[in-house]
Amino acid sequence: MNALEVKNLNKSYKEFSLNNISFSLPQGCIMGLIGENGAGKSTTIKLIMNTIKRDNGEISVLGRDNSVDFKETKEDIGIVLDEAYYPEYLTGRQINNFLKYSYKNWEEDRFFTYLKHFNIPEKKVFKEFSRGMKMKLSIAAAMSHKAKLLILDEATSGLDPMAREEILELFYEFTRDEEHSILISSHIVSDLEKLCDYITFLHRGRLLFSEEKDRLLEEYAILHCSKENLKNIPAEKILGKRLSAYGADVLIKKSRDFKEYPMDKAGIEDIILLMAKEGIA
Ligand SMILES: Nc1ncnc2c1ncn2[C@@H]1O[C@H](COP(=O)(O)OP(=O)(O)OP(=O)(O)O)[C@@H](O)[C@H]1O
Repeated sequence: MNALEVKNLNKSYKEFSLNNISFSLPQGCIMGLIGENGAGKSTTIKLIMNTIKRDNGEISVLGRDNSVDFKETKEDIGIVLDEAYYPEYLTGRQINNFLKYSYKNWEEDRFFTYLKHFNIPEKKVFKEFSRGMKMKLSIAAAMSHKAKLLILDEATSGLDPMAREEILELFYEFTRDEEHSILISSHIVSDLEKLCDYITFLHRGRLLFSEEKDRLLEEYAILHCSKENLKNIPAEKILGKRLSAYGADVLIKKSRDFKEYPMDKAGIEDIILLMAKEGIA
């Protein structure tokens, strides 16, 4: 089963449209949602969570249409947004009491274990938490009600590198039993490259690709040539390029052509930066 299926999704605001987005996240996998500021990542997540209305298209979450009785499905989703919202004057312990009544499958012991692990002070109220502490509490909550799908919108921004590493490890562990899946948006491409099985790339409201990470790494390469030789490469083969004093780095799909030029592997960061720069949309 797919944990998430998005088909031909459209949403228009006055000055922005999300155009015909389709992708699937197989159960047991982690998908990274990448895109520049304003690309449409949060809009996609809000549409999946049904907090805004789509213009058209279909979204199925954990096998259920999200426009029909989403209440039950929400129990199975752990959500972390880039800004964590909890009542300001509650401590971690009081937030536990509040969440206990919000989720049928609330796991109090697990929540307190995470808070301890994350060094969240017991007596501090939420208002006095640092941004990183707020994110950690939010992640602890998302992982303490037996969710089958985590949806994480910039959930690791504001965390120091050590905390990020630790939390990415937790996310990785979460999906190792094949029943659990994660959709995570982030600007930290290196984190996503490490963590994810699939990468979905939005650019100006359009989907540039949604593919298995290993396939992407297999499929693309960076070709190096002089600026003069650039004209020998057919324009339709150039998916992106970077010019420097030393010549040109060109993103291409691997093929039998161009054997005369040196090539390197293309990392996910190369692929998305060069494609976005080329304005392929
Ligand atoms: N309620 C709204 N009314 C009008 N425009 C909106 C609304 N919400 C979002 N937008 C616009 O939709 C576009 C996409 O926004 P979105 O928040 O989805 O981007 P994002 O990819 O999550 O960006 P970031 O990385 O900066 O968080 C932006 O141009 C934004 O201004």
